[in-house]
Amino acid sequence: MFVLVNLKTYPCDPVEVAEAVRDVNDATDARLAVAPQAAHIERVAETGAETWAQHVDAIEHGSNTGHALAESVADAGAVGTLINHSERRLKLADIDGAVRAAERADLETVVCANNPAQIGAAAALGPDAVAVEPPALIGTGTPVSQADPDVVENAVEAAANVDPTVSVLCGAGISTGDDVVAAGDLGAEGVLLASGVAKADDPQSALENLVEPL
Ligand SMILES: O=C[C@H](O)COP(=O)(O)O
Repeated sequence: MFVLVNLKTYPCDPVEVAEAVRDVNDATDARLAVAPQAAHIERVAETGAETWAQHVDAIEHGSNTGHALAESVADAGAVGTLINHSERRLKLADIDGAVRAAERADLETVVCANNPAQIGAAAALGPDAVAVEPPALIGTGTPVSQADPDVVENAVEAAANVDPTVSVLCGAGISTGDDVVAAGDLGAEGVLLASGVAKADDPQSALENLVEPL
């Protein structure tokens, strides 16, 4: 299972969480990665943790003030990027352009979407993976894998119908190893989570709990 920890803009110490991600990754068969804010990518990558960006824009080098250039994100040490997170929604053409920009910079891609229908559309754009996240469950601590298992199973089916090579993650409310196991049982190849680790008093313990049953 792939466990991708999005730090959003939570007031955690990104290096402390990254060091925990690195150490827990080294002690488990699961794959762990962390997605800090853009300004923290370089410091986080220096820990040796697998580092992802939270967003890149559909742009190239040039006059694009305030944008996130995929090549710069990769130069800072990211190896992948989220695209179209629920808190950073893009127009369809910009999702497509961001996937192409990430490919150009050799970044792995996870395109997020709200529901199975959007997952099918996202899979058609050719990312490495898609992540289904019902917005109403994000940050609630109520796991999508238990509260809305159909959305996960239907997302897996929707992606497979479009492109079986596209992996499916699920996210929203995931915070325990049981939640991760339930996600896997529904067909997801990974989980995207945030508050369960970024807001934990002890991020390392939270990560250990997440991978313990794997
Ligand atoms: O990127 C992560 C998702 O939005 C899930 O957030 P959450 O784990 O706090 O529910």
